[in-house]
Amino acid sequence: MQTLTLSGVGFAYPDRHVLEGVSLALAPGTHTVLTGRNGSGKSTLLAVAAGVLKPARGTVQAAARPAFVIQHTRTPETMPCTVRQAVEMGRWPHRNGLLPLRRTDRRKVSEAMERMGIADLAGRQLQELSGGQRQRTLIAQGLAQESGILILDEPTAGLDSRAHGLIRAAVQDELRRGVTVLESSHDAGDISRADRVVMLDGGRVTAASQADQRH
Ligand SMILES: Nc1ncnc2c1ncn2[C@@H]1O[C@H](COP(=O)(O)OP(=O)(O)OP(=O)(O)O)[C@@H](O)[C@H]1O
Repeated sequence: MQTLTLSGVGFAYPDRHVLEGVSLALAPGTHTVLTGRNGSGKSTLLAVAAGVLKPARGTVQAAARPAFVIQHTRTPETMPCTVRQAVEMGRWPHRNGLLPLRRTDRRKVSEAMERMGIADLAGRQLQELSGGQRQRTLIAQGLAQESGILILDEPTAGLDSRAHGLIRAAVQDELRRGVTVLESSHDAGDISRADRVVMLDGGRVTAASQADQRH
């Protein structure tokens, strides 16, 4: 069974046609990198794959609700919450968005912050953080969600080499646990580590390397 399958997906914003006939099938535990020029539709495709945007045509089938990590530049500058509160949101799906967090949820939140090297920032307001710190907070939120599908939009863009290394290590850990990872990137190193590379141009898949079964 595929973990995430997109079939003939099309999407348009009110004034702009963005995706056309995109089909993609991700096998469990594999790492796919989506690449392509600025404006080719990568972020839009990830949002459709994550279930945040509804396709105008075609279907998206996911075996689990994906954890979706957007770029920090797309978060409101003035979001009034601390780093810990932001990471805790990753546990909300486990508590139906209503119930208080349990001790086990709080432990997973702390672990995710440790993995992203932001434990010392736990009490800081999100709006006081640098871009790289905010990006790592969003990734920690995605890790805390513990979904079987992790979707990351340019997770390493603009990060220093230590932060870049932390994210690559976290992605490798997730893959070892059997998580299916779909991310967008312009980074040659990130692209070279993928099981499969999908190139998007003008909202269409123009090239895809052969999927390589990792496990
Ligand atoms: N909310 C929106 N409303 C209207 N048009 C949008 C919206 N978001 C993106 N677009 C347009 O859709 C197209 C695809 O944008 P998208 O952000 O998906 O590309 P991308 O490949 O992720 O780009 P980048 O590499 O710069 O992040 C672009 O032409 C963009 O201007």
